[in-house]
Amino acid sequence: MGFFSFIQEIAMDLGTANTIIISDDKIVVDEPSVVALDRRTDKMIAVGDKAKMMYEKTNDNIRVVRPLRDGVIADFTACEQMMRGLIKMVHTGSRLFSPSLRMVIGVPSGSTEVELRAVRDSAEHAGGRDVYLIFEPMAAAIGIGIDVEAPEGNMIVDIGGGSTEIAVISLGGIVSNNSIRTAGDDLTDEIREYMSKQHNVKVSERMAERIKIHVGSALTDLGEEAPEDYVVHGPNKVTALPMEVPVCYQEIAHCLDRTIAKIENAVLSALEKTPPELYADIVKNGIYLTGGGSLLRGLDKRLTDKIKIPFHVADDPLHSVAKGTGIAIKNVDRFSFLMR
Ligand SMILES: Nc1ncnc2c1ncn2[C@@H]1O[C@H](COP(=O)(O)OP(=O)(O)OP(=O)(O)O)[C@@H](O)[C@H]1O
Repeated sequence: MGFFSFIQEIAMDLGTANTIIISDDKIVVDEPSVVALDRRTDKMIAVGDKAKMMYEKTNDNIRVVRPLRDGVIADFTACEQMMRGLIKMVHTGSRLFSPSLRMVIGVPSGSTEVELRAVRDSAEHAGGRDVYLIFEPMAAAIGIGIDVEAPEGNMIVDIGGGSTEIAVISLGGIVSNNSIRTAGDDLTDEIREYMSKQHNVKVSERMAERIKIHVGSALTDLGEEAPEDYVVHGPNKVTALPMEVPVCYQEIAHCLDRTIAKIENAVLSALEKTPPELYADIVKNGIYLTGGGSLLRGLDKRLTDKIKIPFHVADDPLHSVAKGTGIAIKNVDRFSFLMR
């Protein structure tokens, strides 16, 4: 067998909560950003869903890590191991040589030079040869199908796990951006705290996220879209006896109110900084909501009512950034000015 090498192109949305990889226009990996490592050797034991199942259930020999916090890499070793593990999932079938990888990775637009360097280094150590970085709001806009090169202002609000990014895009560039480290994970934390304070029940991070998905709401009146109460099981935080607590969406809406207000205020302050011509375009086009956090019930309506500009939730908000990075990698030459 002779030597041969081929270039494989992969696009990655490296998120705080989920990492998605697109190759040949298809989503080939869609896994939680979690890795399980041997505590002594740092060897990878599991990655993605398998590692998430171990989360909050490990013994002393295993460390289960979410390597990203607040949208940026918090644990470098773990991040590299995770990227390596997830990239391996792309290489199905038996190949003698691992391909040379060209990668486009979505990164938060508020990243510092040091943070960008860290993502690039991790990607190179995980096997990337040509590594391009694209800012997530730009990738999200491309993924949603917005003509990012048009002389027209569009606002994207991407509510992920660790950060909310608000960006105004026009003529192929980010005109202004506002990134806050308040997003979906903070909503989960609020629920966890609330359950403990209000109901004396101890819940795990995963259970709190389930509550958010089942009965999370940005409004105290959802009308016909109201979900049924959700029954939470967990230990009493004082007596440790098992409890069963039914939770309704109205109380969760109250508990999430303050954190949602922070996101609202960030959108308002981004609008304040937007030049008038672009502002007019945004009022006409509406504001695009994306990221998993935009799936919270009633959020689009709450923002529309408060800000008086229509908010549209993207079709597949968990995948907009990944889709955009997938399009960018197919058009590296055309979009080179969007990448670094
Ligand atoms: N149905 C839902 N309702 C409310 N929140 C949801 C829902 N589904 C997912 N989420 C939340 O969306 C967040 C993850 O979104 P996403 O995958 O876009 O983030 P990410 O890209 O990994 O994070 P970041 O952009 O901050 O790095 C999590 O906080 C998750 O709990």
